[in-house]
Amino acid sequence: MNLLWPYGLSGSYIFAYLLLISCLVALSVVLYRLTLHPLARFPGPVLAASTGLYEAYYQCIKDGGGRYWVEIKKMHQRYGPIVRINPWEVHIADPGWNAVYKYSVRASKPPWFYFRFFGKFPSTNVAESHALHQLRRGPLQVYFSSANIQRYMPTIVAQVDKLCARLRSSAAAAEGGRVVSLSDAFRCLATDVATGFAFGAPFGHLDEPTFDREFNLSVRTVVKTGTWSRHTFGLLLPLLHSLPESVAKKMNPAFGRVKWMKDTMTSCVKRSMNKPEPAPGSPYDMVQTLVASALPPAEKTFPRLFSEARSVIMAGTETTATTLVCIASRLLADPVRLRRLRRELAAAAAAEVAKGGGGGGELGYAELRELPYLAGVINEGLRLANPTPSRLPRVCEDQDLRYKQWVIPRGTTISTTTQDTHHDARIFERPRAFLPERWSDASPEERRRLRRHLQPWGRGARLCLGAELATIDAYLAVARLFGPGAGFEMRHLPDAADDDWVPYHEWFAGFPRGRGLLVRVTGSEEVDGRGKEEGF
Ligand code: HEM
Repeated sequence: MNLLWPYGLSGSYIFAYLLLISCLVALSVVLYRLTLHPLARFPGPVLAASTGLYEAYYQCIKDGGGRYWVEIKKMHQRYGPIVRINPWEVHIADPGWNAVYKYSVRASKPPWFYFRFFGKFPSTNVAESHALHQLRRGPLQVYFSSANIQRYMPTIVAQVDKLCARLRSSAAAAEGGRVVSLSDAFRCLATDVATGFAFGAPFGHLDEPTFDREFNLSVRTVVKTGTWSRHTFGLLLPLLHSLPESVAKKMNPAFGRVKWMKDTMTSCVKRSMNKPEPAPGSPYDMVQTLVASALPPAEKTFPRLFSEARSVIMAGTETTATTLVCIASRLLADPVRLRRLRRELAAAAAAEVAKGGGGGGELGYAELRELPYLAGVINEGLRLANPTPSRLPRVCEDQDLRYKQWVIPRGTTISTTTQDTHHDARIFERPRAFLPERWSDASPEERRRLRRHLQPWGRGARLCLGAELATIDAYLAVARLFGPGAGFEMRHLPDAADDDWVPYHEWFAGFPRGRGLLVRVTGSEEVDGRGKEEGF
């Protein structure tokens, strides 16, 4: 007797029936999406409108994954400024359109995009509804206040100085200097600044002999896995998290470093939770600030506080490092602009010495932010670096929104991508060129116009909380690395190519397909020569 189906049909018949039924259901869903769905009349490729597998293919498989952002650009070239990029989402490429990010709209974040990618870590940046986001962001915003960041300034300066000292010792270590991965070095700087800010003491990535290449590679693995998880109903990340460490490490050695980071953060969060009051004279750290806040008890549990710390560190690392990589690579490829920057920094340092400033010509952030050309360099870096090539999707639940003649029904996921604005030739003339003078030499009105369209920090209620911290980090790093007191020189390698470091894969943050930015670091007086390799 057939145990599977006791009424005379064989197992293979059952299988065939199930397959047929599945195909009919899938076909009906596709037909609905193409004909009766509220987005059916929106322009875009039929395949993208039919199934999420189209996006999944570009995000997980095509050219190593993370390539849908490029495909979306192509769709706009073909279909115009509004495109249906998957069955439930429209993407708008129009710098003038901002409706979904307006505070009054109270848009939510689509969980399939954020929660499945970041995993079950209940932090501010993945809070789905506007109300939950506001609740969580309130106390975090207190911690990211200007006053608190100013208090932390000496630690940022110390991290930048530590990086410069390491580069100086690399320059002195061998005749002809050494090759150093600035991509890794900047990731260590950004991680130490972010962890120091969150917990009061940096984790010490800058002390790692190889600028912690292993950790940086592990971040890449984590976000790539997050992308796969997004397209597999969020199942992959919990599965990986539940694996025993030995198994995870066998699958990918990078997970060992991820585990180390997780353990370090766990002990920091637990320490702060157990000491909700800081020692007399020392300030509250981030976790203590959240514990002391008016958040309800359910928002002060270990998983919540751990998630918040994790998300802040993740948000601050790749983004800041990618921006610094962009600035350094552009300056090193452009001796004329590098000279102009150096002249400005040297003149400001000399003026500081003449004024009798205490730092021996070493400029602080307050002085640096007054330098117009340096400001132009930082702004061009923020404009061109593309650290978050990801679109930033939102859902407006309670009202339809309008774009030109299109009425976008409530509940639709709507997204825009910052880079579309940053690369728009109607706003930024010669948009691909690194032109600090477009800012420094512009009239105040022109500068205000440009600034309105500089949006590296996202938009609306979910704007980046770390913008000031990252800006300070960038000003200090660029000024110290390229300033008169650096004590070393950096040069591109002869076979350097943009592909080495320019973001190629979008795994929320941008990742290059190449080896990163490698430079030869020599003493200030050395110009030629070959040295040993370090840092990668
Ligand atoms: C150049 C450096 C940086 C860039 C370009 C950047 C960019 C962004 C963007 C675009 C968002 C919005 C994401 C979204 O809408 O889903 C964001 C959010 C956020 N960023 Fe940054 N970020 C940078 C540095 C930092 C740093 C250094 C920190 C902290 C150490 C940080 C902490 C955060 C947090 C906590 C959020 C979530 C805010 C919220 O949801 O309310 N970021 N960032």
